[in-house]
Amino acid sequence: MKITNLPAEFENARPVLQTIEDAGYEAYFVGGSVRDTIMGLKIHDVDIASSAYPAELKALFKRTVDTGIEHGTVMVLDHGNGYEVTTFRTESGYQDYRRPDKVEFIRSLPEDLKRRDFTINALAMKENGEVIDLFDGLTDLKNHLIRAVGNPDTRFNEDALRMMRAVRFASKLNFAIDPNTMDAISRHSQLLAKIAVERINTEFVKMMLGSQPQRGLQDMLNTNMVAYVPVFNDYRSAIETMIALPNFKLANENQVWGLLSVMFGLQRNQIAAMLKQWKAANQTISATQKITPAVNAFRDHKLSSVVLFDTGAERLKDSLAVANAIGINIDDQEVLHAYSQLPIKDDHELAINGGVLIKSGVVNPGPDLGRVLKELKLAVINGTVQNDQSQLLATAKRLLNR
Ligand SMILES: Nc1ccn([C@@H]2O[C@H](COP(=O)(O)OP(=O)(O)OP(=O)(O)O)[C@@H](O)[C@H]2O)c(=O)n1
Ligand SMILES: [Mg+2]
Repeated sequence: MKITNLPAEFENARPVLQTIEDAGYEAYFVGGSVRDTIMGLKIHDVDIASSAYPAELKALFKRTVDTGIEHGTVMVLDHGNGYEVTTFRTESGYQDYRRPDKVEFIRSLPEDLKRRDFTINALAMKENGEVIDLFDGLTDLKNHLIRAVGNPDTRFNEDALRMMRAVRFASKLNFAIDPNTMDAISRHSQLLAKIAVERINTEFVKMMLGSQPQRGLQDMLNTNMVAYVPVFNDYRSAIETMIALPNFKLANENQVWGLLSVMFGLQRNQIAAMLKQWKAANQTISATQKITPAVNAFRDHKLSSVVLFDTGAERLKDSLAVANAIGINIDDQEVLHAYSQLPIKDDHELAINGGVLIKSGVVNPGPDLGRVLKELKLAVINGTVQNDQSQLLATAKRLLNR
């Protein structure tokens, strides 16, 4: 197979491959960019593999950066672009099921391709667009199959994260996992427990953001992977319920965790506990803690000005996306309009602050101050008092019986 009309990312990189080849080495495009181009998908970056060793590569180009020199990756800078060029390599050891004990640089493309995870990821493409397909990856692409290169047991023992990658690609591409590969995942699912949670998190979120997240969830249930990632095993029936929803598509990580938290019925502290186990970032935790109550309020017809205020503009969009994914009957425009009508949208917009309250002698510093400010804020949000300093002062006096 030869690809004509290469996307611009490849065209721009061609001189880099040519320079390597002119020096007598081999160079190919490899990995996801080749796969995605054949699928007709947009690509984000191109990876290059070469028979040249890192020192040899560095001698060929004026500007390089040692981005991952210990595993053979050199970044070549060319016309304002950076290209990761990785020396062909074999890997061995894998005593921890995560990374090889030993990486050996080699000159042979087939040896490099055969240590890769899936046939659709083991394609190489020459600078002129000619595809090298040693493991029937093109057939699998055509048949929409994720299939391990060679023996799947070996591939998953080398790197157990590949089981999550299989599920991620299945969701992203709407592919089935080949039965032999699937059986191997079922046999080895417990190896996931050896993988850093952050890496599982990244793959899981990508899976959920794919076109068929429910396919991915089903694969995780069928193979029992759910039992070896944090928390999920306790929520198998909620996961079944998610799988049975009409096909949904999520747009970002916050929506992913928001959806799960709603479906799992989690309270604020349980959301934090789950996401800490998943090693999510603090801002993901706080976003999820805003989205979840909003979606619950949509569902229970308990949407109020206070809920809108607490959710905030950004998370409100995510909440609507999650509500739509679940099939909650809600008028997005109506909700957004209600939000736009809030008298204040941020604490700082309140027309009074602690300093003013103290200076006017209404309240002394201490617990009363915080309580009064909170009540004033709620009164403004609920529309019972106008956001006006003298009216707020009068209300504060009344609240404190002064
Ligand atoms: N655990 C892994 C990770 C990566 N690879 C190989 O390294 C390539 C590049 O890896 P990566 O960038 O993580 O995945 P892509 O397939 O490029 O997918 P994308 O970048 O679109 O996520 C893969 O195609 C595959 O050949 C592998 O064999 N095993
Ligand atoms: Mg990639």
